Amino acid sequence: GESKTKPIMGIPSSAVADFGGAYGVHNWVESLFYYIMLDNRINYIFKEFGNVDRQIALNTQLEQMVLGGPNNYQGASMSAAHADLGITMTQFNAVVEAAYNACERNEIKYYACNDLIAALAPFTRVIVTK
Ligand code: HEM
Repeated sequence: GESKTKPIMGIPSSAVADFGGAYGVHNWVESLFYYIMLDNRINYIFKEFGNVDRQIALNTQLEQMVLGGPNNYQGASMSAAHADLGITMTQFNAVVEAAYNACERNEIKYYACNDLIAALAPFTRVIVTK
């Protein structure tokens, strides 16, 4: 069978490569924010409280880490970053939709996209506070 990364259950060791390496992860994050900012259900939250350039850089680090790549993450914890935003499950799911759209745009294989969604899923309970 496939070999798994050490610390992350269920994530294959090929996960970063499946995204096209570090560069591919960065391109995916750029597309993610493109789709987020097109979505009127959530874009106003990012316009008011976010900083897209900073978030693209930090998300590139975070997503590489959860895919089993190097841990260069320099941002806040997911609970600290989102605690005051009152994010609902509906808003969270809108970001997940943007994530799948970004995968499609970058021709990431569906199984590889699911690896990333699964790797980020454990953050749901600290991000969704409303
Ligand atoms: C698994 C899903 C998510 C991940 C991995 C994620 C990741 C991140 C990261 C890495 C940061 C930067 C932290 C820092 O500045 O140090 C951040 C900040 C932020 N996130 Fe998320 N996020 C997620 C879901 C959401 C959702 C659903 C929303 C809103 C609908 C959201 C809105 C924001 C905003 C507005 C900030 C900026 C907060 C600030 O600078 O004070 N995030 N997120």
